[in-house]
Amino acid sequence: MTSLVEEAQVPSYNTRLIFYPLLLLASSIWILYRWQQKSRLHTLAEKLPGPPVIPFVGNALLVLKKNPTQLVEFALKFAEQFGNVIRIWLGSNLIVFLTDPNDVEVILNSNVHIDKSTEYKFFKPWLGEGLLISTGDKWRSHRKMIAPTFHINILKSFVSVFNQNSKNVVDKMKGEMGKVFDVHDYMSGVTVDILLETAMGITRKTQDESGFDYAMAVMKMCDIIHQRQYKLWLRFDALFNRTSFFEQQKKLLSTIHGLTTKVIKNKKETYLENKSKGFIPPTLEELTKSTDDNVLANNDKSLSEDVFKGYRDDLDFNDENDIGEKKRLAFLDLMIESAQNGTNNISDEEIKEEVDTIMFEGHDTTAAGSSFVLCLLGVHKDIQARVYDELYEIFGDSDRPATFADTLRMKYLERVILESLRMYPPVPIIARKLNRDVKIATNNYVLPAGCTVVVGTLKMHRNPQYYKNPNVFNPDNFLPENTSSRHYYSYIPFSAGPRSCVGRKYAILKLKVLLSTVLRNYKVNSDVTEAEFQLQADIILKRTDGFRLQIEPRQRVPSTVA
Ligand code: HEM
Repeated sequence: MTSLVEEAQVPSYNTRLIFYPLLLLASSIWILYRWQQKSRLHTLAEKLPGPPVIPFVGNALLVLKKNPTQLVEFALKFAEQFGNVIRIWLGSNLIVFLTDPNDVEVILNSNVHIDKSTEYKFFKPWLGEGLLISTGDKWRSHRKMIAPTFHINILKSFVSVFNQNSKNVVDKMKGEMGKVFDVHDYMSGVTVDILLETAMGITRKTQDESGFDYAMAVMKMCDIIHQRQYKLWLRFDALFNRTSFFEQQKKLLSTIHGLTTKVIKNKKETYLENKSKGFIPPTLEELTKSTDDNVLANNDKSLSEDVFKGYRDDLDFNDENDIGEKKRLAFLDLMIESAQNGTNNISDEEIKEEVDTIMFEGHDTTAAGSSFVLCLLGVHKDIQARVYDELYEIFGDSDRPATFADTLRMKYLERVILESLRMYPPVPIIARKLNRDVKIATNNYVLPAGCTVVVGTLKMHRNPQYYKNPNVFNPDNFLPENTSSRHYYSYIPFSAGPRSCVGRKYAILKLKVLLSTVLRNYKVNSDVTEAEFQLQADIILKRTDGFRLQIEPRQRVPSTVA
């Protein structure tokens, strides 16, 4: 009996030993939770529309186990349900989604809300403190230094690089004739080649590390970063560093950084060697100086200059003169030159970060952008015929490369590109961290400091208030009469305001040369309808089903004859 009592007493003693600390822990967690509920972040967040919240987890379960395609469908449905302002909690992180251009303008047009959200920190091992993620004075001074390297005079000197590489990809695509193939592979390859030449000044012939390996490494890195953004546990370095992703990331970064570091080292050595021999390249100021004789007439300017004029950024289209082929300098050369001549105070490490950033930002975005255009033209044959007729008017049946002046005449192609970027914006969301409370236009809601604001470009671009049939591909949405009275912030594929895309003009120019070259050589066809495109929520918008395309040789005659 005694032993029984003793036996009975032992568990009761043990239970108390566990029960009281547990009770204490649970009460502390509850008090912490209630205290959090009363915090300013929670008080203001409670006023915003959004789904019910589960303590501690927030709304994280909503995205759990959803694949990237389901995530896009889910986000679009969610926006239908809750409207233009939606609040969700991922654990203790408050995220507010905005899709009203008036609200978006408040954030993007500000010189204060320029900090990127914490999600961008996953780029850090790759891009360091490059332009995309840096903030404060560093971002300001580097933006001031880098924006002029995208001056139209510099871009004009790249037209021959765009032409040569476009011609190369047309030749490579010949092998796909008659088959269904993924055109993104080709667009990605040619984009990397063009970037290597225009950003780093190296061609396939001069590089000993394959551009394809580099492109693959960039794509895989994007995938890892994307997983970290929506898989809650991967957000914590301590957990991430124990997964196989971490090891993969290390290998990929060694491919990516290996190339950029080597190129910078070689370039700097060449610069110093040339300098010692008295060869000094032209400065950025010399290259971007305008001459009155060469200023383009207003009606010669490209359409997108009007579309984007409300952005209030620092990319000036006004002065145009031709600096000529011989003076072509890659962005890297310009940065090395300005660091060496003392115009800019930038270290080798910082130059590497900026080159990596340009290589990342300039690559996947334009590869996806051009692939969407080709697939859309494969679906909308009437629109493709109009694009070709315009090209025929410019080039006839000749095979000559495009000039900068030709690109200004590609007005319909430009509308097609702009419309494709509306329906399928390569950067489907933009995120900012708020360091101050902000009052937005919708219901005078106040978004609290500390929250992340996500601008849902994909959703905003399909708002029936601004586009008559928002889900119909219609390049006429960009006829001047339709764009002139539209809210500037209802169309932001390149973001807008002080942190807008620095490569916007480069991208439009390159897309025109590349796409016109492909379309002058091939008729394109899609074996699926647009409704069957499966969109993938990624850092860059893509298709899960691949960018399926078929090509056939183009008869160089107007569509009415063909
Ligand atoms: C169709 C092509 C492109 C699209 C749709 C696009 C879109 C964007 C967007 C939306 C942003 C803002 C991102 C954010 O705030 O999170 C951005 C930033 C940026 N883009 Fe692009 N981009 C394109 C092409 C390019 C190209 C070709 C380059 C360079 C060669 C480039 C370089 C940059 C850089 C450096 C930034 C950071 C700017 C800053 O924060 O000051 N982009 N881009």
